[in-house]
Amino acid sequence: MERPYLHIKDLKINFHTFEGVKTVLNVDEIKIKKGEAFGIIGESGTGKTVLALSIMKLLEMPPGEIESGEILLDGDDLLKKSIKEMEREIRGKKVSMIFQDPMSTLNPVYTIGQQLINVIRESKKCDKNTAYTEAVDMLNTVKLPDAERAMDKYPHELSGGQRQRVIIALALSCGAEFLIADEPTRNLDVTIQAGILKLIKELQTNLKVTVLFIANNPGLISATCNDAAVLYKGEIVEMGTTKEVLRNPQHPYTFTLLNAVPKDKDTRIDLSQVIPPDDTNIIRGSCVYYNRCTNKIAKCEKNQKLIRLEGTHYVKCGICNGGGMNE
Ligand SMILES: Nc1ncnc2c1ncn2[C@@H]1O[C@H](COP(=O)(O)OP(=O)(O)OP(=O)(O)O)[C@@H](O)[C@H]1O
Repeated sequence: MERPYLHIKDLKINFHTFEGVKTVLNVDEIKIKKGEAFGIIGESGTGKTVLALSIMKLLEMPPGEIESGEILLDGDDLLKKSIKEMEREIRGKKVSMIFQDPMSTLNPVYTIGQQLINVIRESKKCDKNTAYTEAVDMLNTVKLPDAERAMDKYPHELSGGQRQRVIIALALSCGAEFLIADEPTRNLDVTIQAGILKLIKELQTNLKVTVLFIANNPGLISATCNDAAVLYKGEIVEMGTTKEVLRNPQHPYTFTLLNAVPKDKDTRIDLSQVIPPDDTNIIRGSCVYYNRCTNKIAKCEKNQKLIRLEGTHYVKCGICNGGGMNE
């Protein structure tokens, strides 16, 4: 069987807070094949960004702490790498991250061209003219209108969607083969959002870029990702092909999440409008969704394992795992 490009195993991450140690991520397994797009969905605070930052080794430690696990990129455990090795070999080289706010990545005092040329010259060790031509090509690849003129513009002179395209161009310019997109369309209006989603899909299909796409709204991953996982309180509660998870959801949390999807893809899901939030610590050893689940049965008091239902469809639920939804 083909080795996954990204293979996360038994990853447990804690934060040391004034209230004590809080586990924010407890992921059994995620496998992403090379050139595929994998979506992570979940409401706010479920650990999506912590997961992305841990792959880049950008989590602040302390207060963060990796209790256990492996993050294998092409077979190489990133958690065993030093920060220097991450900077030299991985970040912005093999893996690039696109954040919600492109302005946090772009330097406001340099033109788009200067920023792209610097990145290309550093990664390819080429002369300025070659880097210029490549920068314009890259802006055309990400379909930035009027690429040559955009080279002389400063980030504030571009729209939000254009800036996000520049970020993607920067990521690809240094040869990244794996993009982590953390809600890249947040704060963009619906039509601009659709353009960015289409671009990410094209990069994955045409350039075989591997993508980890993080979204609050499941509607955003349906057209972009092959596979998807639903994260709740740091745990994967359902996983499979995007079709299996979104069209045939089995976990009660996935049901609730999908029923709460607003019509506008740019509106964030607020589940507290549908079911009361669970701010309590989970009951020790119970299913992670126990406090909020309206279908729970006796066996849900025990910790649940991610069980394969059929094909590639996995679920972590006492009811689905032999109990029956209405029992
Ligand atoms: N530096 C920190 N110290 C303590 N707790 C933290 C820290 N950073 C994140 N957390 C906690 O980790 C949990 C997961 O946060 P994370 O930002 O990954 O959520 P998210 O799913 O990305 O949310 P959103 O959709 O709002 O971006 C939250 O409970 C958050 O409060």
